[in-house]
Amino acid sequence: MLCYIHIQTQQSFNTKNTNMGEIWGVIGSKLASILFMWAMVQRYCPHQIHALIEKFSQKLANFFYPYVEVKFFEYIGDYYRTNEAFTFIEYYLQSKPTNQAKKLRGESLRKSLVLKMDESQEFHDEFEGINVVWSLRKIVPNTKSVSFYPADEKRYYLLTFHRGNRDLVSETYLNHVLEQGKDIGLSKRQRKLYTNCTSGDSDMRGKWSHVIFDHPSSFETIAMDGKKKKEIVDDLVTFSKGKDYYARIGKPWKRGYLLYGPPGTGKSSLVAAIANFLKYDIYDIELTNVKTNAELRKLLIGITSKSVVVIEDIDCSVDLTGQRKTDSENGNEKDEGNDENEKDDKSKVVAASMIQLKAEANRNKTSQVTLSGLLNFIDGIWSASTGERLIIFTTNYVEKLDKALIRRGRMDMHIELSYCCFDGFKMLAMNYMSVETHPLFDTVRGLLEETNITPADVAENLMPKVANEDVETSLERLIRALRSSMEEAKKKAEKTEESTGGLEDNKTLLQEEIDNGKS
Ligand SMILES: Nc1ncnc2c1ncn2[C@@H]1O[C@H](COP(=O)(O)OP(=O)(O)OP(=O)(O)O)[C@@H](O)[C@H]1O
Ligand SMILES: [Mg+2]
Repeated sequence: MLCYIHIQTQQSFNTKNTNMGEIWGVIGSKLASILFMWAMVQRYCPHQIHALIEKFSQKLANFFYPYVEVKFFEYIGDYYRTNEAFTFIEYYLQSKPTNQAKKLRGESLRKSLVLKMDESQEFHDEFEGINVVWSLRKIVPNTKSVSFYPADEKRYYLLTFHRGNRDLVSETYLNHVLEQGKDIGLSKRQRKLYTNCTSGDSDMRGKWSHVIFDHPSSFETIAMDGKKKKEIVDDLVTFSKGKDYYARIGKPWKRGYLLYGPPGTGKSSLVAAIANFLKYDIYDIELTNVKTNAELRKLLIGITSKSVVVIEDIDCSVDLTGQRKTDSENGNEKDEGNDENEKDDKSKVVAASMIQLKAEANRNKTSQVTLSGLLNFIDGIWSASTGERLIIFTTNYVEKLDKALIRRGRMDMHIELSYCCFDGFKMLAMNYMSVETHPLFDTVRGLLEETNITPADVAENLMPKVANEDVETSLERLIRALRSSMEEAKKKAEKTEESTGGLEDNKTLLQEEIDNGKS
């Protein structure tokens, strides 16, 4: 469990239940005298007296403020990793009655309303006869730049307790809070869908922003071959229970899935179903927004455990052969430059600088992430820092991908999502129309064997177009779509045959000419 605790003994006075103005006035003048005397002591007293006074002043401060403060920041480290302790405390405090607080925040969670402690509010907790106080605070950075993201604010929970209870709090109470918070969190957890920030603000690069993940896809709603589906579910269950196994074989606890197939066959839906099945968060990386390998690593370190990391359409994201060239570098602009040869010198200079600017702009737009950066992301040393994690790539063109990227061990399971089969259709019919069987099913089965149609197209045809549309109308619409797709495929095949037939004719004519020439 990641718990970063910062213990700090405050050297100021407790102002609770007293007249603040008066006390601060007195404290101010006393403090000024003490500081003056302290400066004198430092200057003129011998070292032993110096140490004695320091000890005494420490005791005096402890006498006036005998409390210990512990801060639990929301994010930790330079990489903005979520501090799980903060999350668990939040859940713990949410479970407590909120009648002490005057300012609360209302958030909806799975259709029910949750009241959370607002900033600067205090919550007094009691545990085994001791009292502690929780409050939510934030540090606002002193910056003039305007940002849409509040991430630069550092929020933290502050726990205050009497120093006499230090052992009980640190050894028992905090464990109790974190354990309870974790249990509550698991039952109520709002899962999150993260994506990497696209802000032009360089401070936001390599950071995540999130929304609540609430996708309804599940293995029950995914239309695919039953055997294949079971294989995936079994693999996921084995993976999620594999903590000890992975530790024993010395491998980071992670697994890679490659989902490939034509558009509309359910790759993205399957990603959502997997995340829902495992109850993991999703980190959806838009690779084209990642400028460098270092930025990719920064993102990797910000990923928490129990997560699905997705890179959609990996073939379109970066040039994975390592030869990342912009148009300008490929010479397109060079040709433009050559055309300028006939113009006068001045316009040549202007044109050259324009080309340079264009090339620069292109370079800035293009991701500098390399294949080796991506491989490192998947299974480099840093990849072990995150814990239980699934990496999923999706693509329409598996053959375009570099073999190193998808070899077993990196992408452990290759899952093909294909055109709709009869099993898939029956599942969609059940989901979309709640019918298990129908006389028109046989016609659909026959047509599905003859032609290719994506589950997305089947689903679209099964969806009612007017209120209370009956099953027969939807099925007939699907049958029409299947027939027209068959027609189209037939026409295409004829055209191809014609053109290849024409080529064959040309070849025969040429051969005849050659033969005639020979004779
Ligand atoms: N196998 C499937 N099972 C159930 N529904 C599906 C399936 N495939 C597609 N659909 C439906 O079609 C829609 C599009 O599917 P999805 O986005 O998952 O396809 P995709 O394979 O990711 O496509 P692309 O390659 O274009 O990203 C989904 O919203 C879903 O309703
Ligand atoms: Mg998709």
